[in-house]
Amino acid sequence: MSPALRSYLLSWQLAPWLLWGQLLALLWLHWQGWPQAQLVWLSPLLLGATLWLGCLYRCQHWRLRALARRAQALADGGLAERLPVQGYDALAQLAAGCNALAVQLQAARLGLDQGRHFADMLLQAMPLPVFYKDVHGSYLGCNEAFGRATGLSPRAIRGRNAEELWGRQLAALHQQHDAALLRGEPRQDYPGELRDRHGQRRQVIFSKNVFYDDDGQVAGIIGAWNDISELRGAEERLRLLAGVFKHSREGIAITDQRGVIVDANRALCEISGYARDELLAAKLQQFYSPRHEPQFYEQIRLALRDDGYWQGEVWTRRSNGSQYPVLLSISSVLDADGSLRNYIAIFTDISTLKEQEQRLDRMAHHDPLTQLPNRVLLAERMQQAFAQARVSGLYQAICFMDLDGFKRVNDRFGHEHGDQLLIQVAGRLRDALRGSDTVARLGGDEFTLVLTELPDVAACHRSLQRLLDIVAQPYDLSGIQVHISASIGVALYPQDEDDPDTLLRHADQAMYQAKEQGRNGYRIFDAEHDRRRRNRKESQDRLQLALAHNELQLYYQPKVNMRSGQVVGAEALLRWHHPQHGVLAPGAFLADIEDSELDIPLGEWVLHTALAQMQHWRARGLLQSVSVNISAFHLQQPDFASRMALILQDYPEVPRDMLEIEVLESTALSDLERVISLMRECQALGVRFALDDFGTGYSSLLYLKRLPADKLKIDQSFIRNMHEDTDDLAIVQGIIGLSGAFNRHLVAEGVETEEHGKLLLYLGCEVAQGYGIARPMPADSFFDWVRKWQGNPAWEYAGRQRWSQPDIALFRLELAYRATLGRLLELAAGAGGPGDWDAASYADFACWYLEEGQRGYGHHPHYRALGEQLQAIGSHSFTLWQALQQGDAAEVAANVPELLRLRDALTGSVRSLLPGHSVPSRHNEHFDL
Ligand SMILES: Nc1nc2c(ncn2[C@@H]2O[C@H](COP(=O)(O)OP(=O)(O)OP(=O)(O)O)[C@@H](O)[C@H]2O)c(=O)[nH]1
Repeated sequence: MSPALRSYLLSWQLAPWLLWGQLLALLWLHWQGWPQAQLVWLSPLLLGATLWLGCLYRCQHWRLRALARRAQALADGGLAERLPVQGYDALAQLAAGCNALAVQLQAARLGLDQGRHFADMLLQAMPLPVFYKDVHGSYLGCNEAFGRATGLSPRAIRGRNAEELWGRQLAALHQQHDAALLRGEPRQDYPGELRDRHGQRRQVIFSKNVFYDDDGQVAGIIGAWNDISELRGAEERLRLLAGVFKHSREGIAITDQRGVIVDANRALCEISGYARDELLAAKLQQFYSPRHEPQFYEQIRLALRDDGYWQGEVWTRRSNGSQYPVLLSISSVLDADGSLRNYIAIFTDISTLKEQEQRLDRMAHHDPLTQLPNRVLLAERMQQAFAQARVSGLYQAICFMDLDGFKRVNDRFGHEHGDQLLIQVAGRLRDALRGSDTVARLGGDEFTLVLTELPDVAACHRSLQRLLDIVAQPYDLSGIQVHISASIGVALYPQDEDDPDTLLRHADQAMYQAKEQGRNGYRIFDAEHDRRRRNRKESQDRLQLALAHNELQLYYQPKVNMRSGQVVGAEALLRWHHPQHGVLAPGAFLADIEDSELDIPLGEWVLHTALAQMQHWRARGLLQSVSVNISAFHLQQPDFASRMALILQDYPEVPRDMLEIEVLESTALSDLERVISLMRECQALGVRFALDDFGTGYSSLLYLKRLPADKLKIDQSFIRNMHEDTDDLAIVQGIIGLSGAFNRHLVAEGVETEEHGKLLLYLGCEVAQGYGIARPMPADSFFDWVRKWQGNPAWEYAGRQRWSQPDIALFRLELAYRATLGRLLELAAGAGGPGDWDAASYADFACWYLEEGQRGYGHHPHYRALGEQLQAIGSHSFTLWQALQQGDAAEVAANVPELLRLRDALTGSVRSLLPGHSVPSRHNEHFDL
């Protein structure tokens, strides 16, 4: 029966057929003769049974249909659905069984879902890129790592094949291995190269295998790859490092934290002489050399501890015990957590380098012929020697030695013999010196010696003589006997400067002097003389600049006739407006240019300036004679007179005789004949001459007589002291006498006080210049000063009072007497011993008083008082003298005041005896204008 029919039969469509069947059955029964009555009651029975059966069927049918619907729901996945279980019949059991099956199916599905989820999670969580594809090579999916590596999503790859994704070449590789898998070969691992999401080539290892379906059939291929690019790089690097380690020419040792060698390369074995096995487990300390102090290694340890690195030159030991220098670099190797793991020590053998360095150093610092130090090393040694000398304070001599006549040896015996001689001289000098001394050869036949630690100059002399003697010993040059000497120039430190170059230069200069002095000797450089010479040169240069820069000016100091009060002229005096030192007087700078070429332009500048000034004054109505100072050097120039004539021509309005040239007395004496002829030439031009600073030279009367000077100027040193010093008084008196005898005008310089002027007038000198009249002043001030000058009445009066010879004698006696008394008072004040006093002048004055004094001044009212004062002074002086000898301080103290009073009283009495004492002064004793 077909299912459709069966279903139809089981459906409600069966009901009419059942009724028809029942009817036919009743008809048949009727036909057969069943009684009607039986048929009547049988009919309802049959109908009831039919209906009951129909209902029963219908009910069962419904349950079956419900079961079928639920079973279909189960089949459709509605595992949560449950069949109603009614009764205990087979259908109820079937429903219960279906429910149990659904529960199991639900549990199984849950398990399956969980498994799938887990597998998916696992796949996604895997760090390696994973993919899977079907047996035809179409990709089905991939994990996230795949996406990260390739930039492709699961959707992007789904349904695509290897060629589409990776290109033909890689696809071919994959297909080859996929085919193998599908043939049943086991898992495939193979290397390949693919491009990552950034297009970078990556080295990978593919791993693939098949996966199966539920039927156990191969469903596809699952694969993954491992990116080994970094690994390959690291491998490459490791290989490289291993190569470096192995082939390095530097010895390399790797140690553990305790310095125990855990690996060493071949180069270290070669450098150290140890076999590799000997090195392994040895400690780095094995290489330590006793040349270094333990502190040295401690420093290495500390540097490694603090900085993790140390590098330096170290002496190490070979296996045979020999020592050699290496450049050692040690570095700490740390773990990721920063803890010390290893040390790497790299040994570079620098022994050859050092030897070369030494050779080069030797070549750079030594003379190749004699092996003596050369200039470079000499400079170093000199610096060291200076440093020592500064500390010790001892002398050191820098000597420059040059052989005498060495060229002859070369010329006569040949260059080679000359070389031999130089080598032998070098050897002798080296042997002759002490360890701290140095002998160097700077070239040719010149040697430089540094003699250190000389206690004094005498020791230097001795050493030099010894060296000369040693060099002078005969030489044997391959059988030829040669004698030679040397000349030495010496610069001595600390007498000289401490600059090596300067000392060498000085020694060189001194050596040339030694040569000039006849050779085979030595000469010590006179540093002081040289300093003076250089200072002088500097000053000259500076003064020349001053001349060019108009820093010089002439000041004018008036000369006056004290008696008449008339201004008789002026002396032009040089002033330098120094930018740093202010206004300088000639004494501060002229000495430096004395006898130098600069004397001439300077002297001519003075002449021009003075003449121009005279011309200017003349135009303003002031006619003054001006004297200028001309140096000896300038004066003695052959063309002085002709130049003078030319200069005078420039100032035609100035009367020639208004110009006076002051010549130093000493200059005039140095070449008298020449100076005389020159003065005459100039006098022919109209110029006059004055002998300056007269009295300070050694003029003989003959010279004075012959020199055509118009005027003598008494040197101010005599004027300054003539009131105290009887000798100076005598000189002034003598010069005044000479000027009269030789008919020369006279000017006294240095008149500082009114008393100076008065005394000069009493003695017979009327013209003077000095601060007591006026200081030197600029030209404009001089002009004003002349207009205002009115003279000094005290001098005008004194000018009328000439002292006679007895007056002067009395004045001198009094000076001597005051000096003797002054000496006694000094002794009383504690200066010198009592035996130092000589009272001869007391006796001289006493004699004078009784004889000449009585004759010349006996009539004078103060004469008698003078006698009493002399007596009292004598008596007090004697008492004081005795007290001094006895050490009676009280007596000394009692007599001194009285003696002072008596001394002043005596001076007053003497002055009152002399002419001119009574005129009061108008000026102070010291007066500066
Ligand atoms: N044999 C030799 N001669 C040298 C060397 N260097 C320089 N000379 C010569 O040494 C000589 C040195 O010259 P001088 O010092 O002027 O000669 P000198 O005869 O000693 O003259 P004085 O020093 O004035 O006595 C020159 O002839 C150089 O050619 C050298 O290395 N070997």
